[in-house]
Amino acid sequence: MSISGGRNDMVVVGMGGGGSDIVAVVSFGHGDASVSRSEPENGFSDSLSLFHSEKAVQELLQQTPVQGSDDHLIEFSEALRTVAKALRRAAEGKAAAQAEAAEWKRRFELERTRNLQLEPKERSLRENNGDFEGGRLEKSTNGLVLCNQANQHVEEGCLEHICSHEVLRDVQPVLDCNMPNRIMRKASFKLSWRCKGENSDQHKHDIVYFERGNITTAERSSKQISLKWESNPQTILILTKPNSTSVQILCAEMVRWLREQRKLNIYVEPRVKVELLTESSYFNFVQTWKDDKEMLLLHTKVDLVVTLGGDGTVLWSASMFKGPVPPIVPFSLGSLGFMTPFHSEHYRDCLDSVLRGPISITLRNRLQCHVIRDAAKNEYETDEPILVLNEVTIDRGISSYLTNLECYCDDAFVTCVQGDGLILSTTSGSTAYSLAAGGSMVHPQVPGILFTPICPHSLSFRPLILPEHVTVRVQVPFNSRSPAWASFDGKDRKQLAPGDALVCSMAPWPVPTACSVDSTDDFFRSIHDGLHWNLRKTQSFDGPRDL
Ligand SMILES: NC(=O)c1ccc[n+]([C@@H]2O[C@H](COP(=O)([O-])OP(=O)(O)OC[C@H]3O[C@@H](n4cnc5c(N)ncnc54)[C@H](O)[C@@H]3O)[C@@H](O)[C@H]2O)c1
Ligand SMILES: Nc1ncnc2c1ncn2[C@@H]1O[C@H](COP(=O)(O)OP(=O)(O)OP(=O)(O)O)[C@@H](O)[C@H]1O
Repeated sequence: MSISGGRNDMVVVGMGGGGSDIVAVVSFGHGDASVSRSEPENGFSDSLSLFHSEKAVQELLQQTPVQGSDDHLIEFSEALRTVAKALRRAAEGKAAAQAEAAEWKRRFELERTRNLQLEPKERSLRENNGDFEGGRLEKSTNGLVLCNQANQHVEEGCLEHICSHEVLRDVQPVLDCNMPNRIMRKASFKLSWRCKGENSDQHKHDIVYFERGNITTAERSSKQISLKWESNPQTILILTKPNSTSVQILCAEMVRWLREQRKLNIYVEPRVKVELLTESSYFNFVQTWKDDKEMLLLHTKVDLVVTLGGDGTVLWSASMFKGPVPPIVPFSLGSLGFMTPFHSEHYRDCLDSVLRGPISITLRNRLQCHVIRDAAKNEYETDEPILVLNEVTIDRGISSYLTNLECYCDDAFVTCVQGDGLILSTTSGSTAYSLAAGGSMVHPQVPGILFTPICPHSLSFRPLILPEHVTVRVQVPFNSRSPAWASFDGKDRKQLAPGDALVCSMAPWPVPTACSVDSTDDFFRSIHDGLHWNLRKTQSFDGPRDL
């Protein structure tokens, strides 16, 4: 180390160590010290050598005690200490960044090795399944096409990056009946989890990981989710609220624009096709389905769903998909619209930006429900679960007696509900019936099941939020005075006689809804605009105050 100067205004401090040199030029005068630094090409010297340098400066300063009257020397020694400290901090920062980079590299290598190991397995799976394009296919017994591997990812929580073709896949390429030379094939997309402002596509897999016996949270479980198309969407399904002239007019206009300007294939419900054809035979190209069997295969053909209506239309569209759901773009044509962030006046711009991507989406969890009849012991009433996006409600129906419901969470007894009933809600449904019954509002991306009593006849019964992995069982006891009634997103009432039960857990098929900004912004906007949440005139500055 060399220090030149003394009473001069410019001091040059050179520090060698670790094979690299840092030269700091400190100029001081008029009471302030500024630092400029020339760095070696390969970056900073290591923090250890800088620590030694700082120590050496301290020692030197101690060896040459400064007289209290010598202002210049006092200023000089202070400046030197500042320089040494600044350099040490910079080097420590660099060391931390290097450690982080090394960690990412390690995780990348791990990921690559894992993928390499998976590759031969996938190839043989593809060969066995006869996949037409190298993707993964599995045909389930009910005709829905699901990918086991993708579901496995969901179950294991390794959701940081999924490609749509792992979840949804066309059984075979479909010929476009309007353009015979064109093959209709689902557009694939990629989902990535990111923090606001973070643009990287980095795949981060672990939510919790263990190192040297320590448990650390590596990632937040829920982040803003971005959907990026990997090929252009070709087919759009438009679902509309019935009996609304404004919706009908907008639907016809939108269909025409999507076809003529964006060359897209359009599906609508059979009722809407009739309405369009009544207006003009021009709409002959619009496609629809004949029966429920064909409807159940829609997810294999449709890239995007557009809804024109209120929240009820979003619930309706989710209920049409008994398995995977394509991304939904909900336009607001109702009175409230908690799940409908897009304004119909700007539909062209909105749809263009969605079709272009990337877009933020909210992955809304659904609950899957099964009814178990006492007579059938532990058998489910139907093989297919009933899926709800908002909630399942078990109430007293038209009976004037208290409901009496025994509730279990996995194997643990929770409580016996005596009151008007119980709501088991998703977090998306937390702003609907559950809110009216006193439940908390929960951000739709929080994974959980809300357990909200309806008018409980007990002052201490507060609502609960349960973790997403549990199974809730609600049993009507044999000594109940009346049957209970279950309804699903406010529809399809089913009677539960004494001895019957309803079992409910998180479904593996969430509903992806496009966001206007992102899921957090859209959530707050909906509770501000829809509920006027905590709206209060601001108190004026006039008046008594503590200052
Ligand atoms: N007391 C209540 O608040 C009450 C009673 C019954 C049903 N509901 C809700 O109505 C839903 C069915 O909706 P619908 O449109 O078919 O029936 P609907 O036409 O009777 O509309 C009910 C209202 O609930 C609103 N809503 C629906 N989902 C919502 C959500 N996730 N967040 C905030 N508000 C929401 C709708 O915008 C609508 O204003 C049910 O799932 C239930 O949550 C609420
Ligand atoms: N395509 C559809 N087919 C049959 N029923 C539908 C369809 N779309 C919506 N519905 C039903 O119509 C009802 C009203 O729909 P929606 O909530 O969208 O409109 P709204 O009542 O005008 O809106 P808001 O609730 O915001 O005032 C709901 O019960 C919903 O289930």
